[in-house]
Amino acid sequence: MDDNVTVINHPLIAHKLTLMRRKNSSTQKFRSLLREVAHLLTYEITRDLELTTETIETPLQEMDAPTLAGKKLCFVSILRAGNGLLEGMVELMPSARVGHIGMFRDPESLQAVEYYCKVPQDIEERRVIVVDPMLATGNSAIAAITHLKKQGAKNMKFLCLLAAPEGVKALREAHPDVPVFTAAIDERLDEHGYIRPGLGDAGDRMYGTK
Ligand SMILES: O=P(O)(O)OC[C@H]1O[C@H](OP(=O)(O)OP(=O)(O)O)[C@H](O)[C@@H]1O
Ligand SMILES: O=c1cc[nH]c(=O)[nH]1
Ligand SMILES: [Mg+2]
Repeated sequence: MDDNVTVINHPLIAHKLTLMRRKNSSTQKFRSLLREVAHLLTYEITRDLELTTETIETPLQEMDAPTLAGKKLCFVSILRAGNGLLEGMVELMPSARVGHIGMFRDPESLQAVEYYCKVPQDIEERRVIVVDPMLATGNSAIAAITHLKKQGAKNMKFLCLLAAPEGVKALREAHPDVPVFTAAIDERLDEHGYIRPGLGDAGDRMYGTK
């Protein structure tokens, strides 16, 4: 894997991901774990945000204290499953702007079909983090990022929970300027485009659909 693919290694993330993979984990459990993992992934993916200082008054004295500076953020969720990650991220960074792209995979062709898009108008001035728990063939992420580039987005990262090697390769080839962050890269894609060993269909597990 190249330098622009980061596997975020952390014992808490690894443990929670294992709980999510277990087929007997309930919808409620799956959803709350995804939210917790989103907090931990956000902590890592925002490591390079620039700081400036601001003069503040503590109860005891004045000080120059660190505060976030630089480009404003925008999180873009690939619906539906992206919203599970998004919720946890927004809890940590409540002032971030949020965009949504609706995509579903055609089960036969495995091509991504777009059904919705709404992003902030000033997206070209923002650092954009595109989120979706699953990167399988890569078709959904590639289509979403292509669309966001057409809307003017220039500075993007892609964050997922679980990736297939095939999806990482395809996304890196299609959008080499977009670094990829994931909690794990599994063994392979199966003949139906599912990540193996995987965790199943993230959207269905989050929302209890089938
Ligand atoms: O890399 P790909 O092969 O494109 O697969 C990954 C996509 O598949 C899932 O979405 P799905 O189509 O199941 O829609 P959903 O989130 O509404 O369930 C997942 O949330 C990704 O968006
Ligand atoms: O394994 C997979 C592949 C695509 N989408 C999912 O939710 N899971
Ligand atoms: Mg789904």
